[in-house]
Amino acid sequence: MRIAVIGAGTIGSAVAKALAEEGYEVVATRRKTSKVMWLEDYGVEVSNDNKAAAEKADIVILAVKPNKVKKVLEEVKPAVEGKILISFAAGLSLNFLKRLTGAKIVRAMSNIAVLVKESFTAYTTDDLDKEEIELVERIFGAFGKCIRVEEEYMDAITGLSGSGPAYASVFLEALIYSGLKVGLPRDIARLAAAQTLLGTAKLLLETDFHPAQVREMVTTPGGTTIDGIFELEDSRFRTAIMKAVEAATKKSKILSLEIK
Ligand SMILES: NC(=O)C1=CN([C@@H]2O[C@H](COP(=O)(O)OP(=O)(O)OC[C@H]3O[C@@H](n4cnc5c(N)ncnc54)[C@H](O)[C@@H]3O)[C@@H](O)[C@H]2O)C=CC1
Ligand SMILES: O=C(O)[C@@H]1CCC=N1
Repeated sequence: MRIAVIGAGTIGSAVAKALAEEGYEVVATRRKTSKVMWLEDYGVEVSNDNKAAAEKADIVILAVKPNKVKKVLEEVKPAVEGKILISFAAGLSLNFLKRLTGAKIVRAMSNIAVLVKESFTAYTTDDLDKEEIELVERIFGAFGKCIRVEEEYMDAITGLSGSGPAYASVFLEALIYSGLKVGLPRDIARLAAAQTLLGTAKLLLETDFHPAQVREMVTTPGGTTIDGIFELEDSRFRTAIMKAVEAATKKSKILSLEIK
């Protein structure tokens, strides 16, 4: 199974590395290859020839920015005809992609946790048979967890879990900063913040607890947590998160309109 990853930038190089580590034969392309030669250490072939990479591949993954997709697809159109083409481009619909190519299209949204195989990938397609779905899910399995969804959810997924590591990082940065404010050394603040977020996420994934139940378990009456929760509520923390996800979802919905 040979996979071409077109656009070895932030997400493309993470994807190429994860697939090579899983034993796939991978070629990754980028206009300026010097920045990603490190991928060769993981067995990834690095190239600047999209057409040749797509021709030799069984499956093509598109990881260029949405405004570059049209140009790249014009270049590789004959090479991807009838093949599975997985697009990670935010905001570009199955129909938008189908108008540009005769490939079997999978619209997917992963996130940067591909780097540690803990990504959440949601995908949608109406072109693939059962075996092809299994194949695509094995590929996404190399990145972390995956689910198939109706296309109507893809913009919301983009706003929530595609961008999510950025929101979580803002929260983590704030926690680490708070640690410094209350007198913790940097390394202890960093570990305390990251492990606390990881542990809470695991509690949700491995039990049936609702986040509100976890919050209640932690909040001892008259104790310390309630004073912290009071400040979060006063700062409209939850509203800020909801507004962030809503704004990113809206942007995903209009991204394709911005492409000429
Ligand atoms: N960064 C992230 O966490 C995620 C990004 N995405 C999607 O992945 C895509 C890429 O995003 P990033 O990796 O953040 O951007 P990026 O800018 O880091 O990567 C894009 C890469 O494509 C390369 N490129 C541009 N034109 C090219 C061409 N004609 N041929 C070959 N390579 C070309 C660029 O040099 C760059 O390295 C976007 O469509 C984005 O919506 C999806 C999920 C998460
Ligand atoms: O910011 C972006 O457009 C991409 C899509 C999801 C995460 N990063």
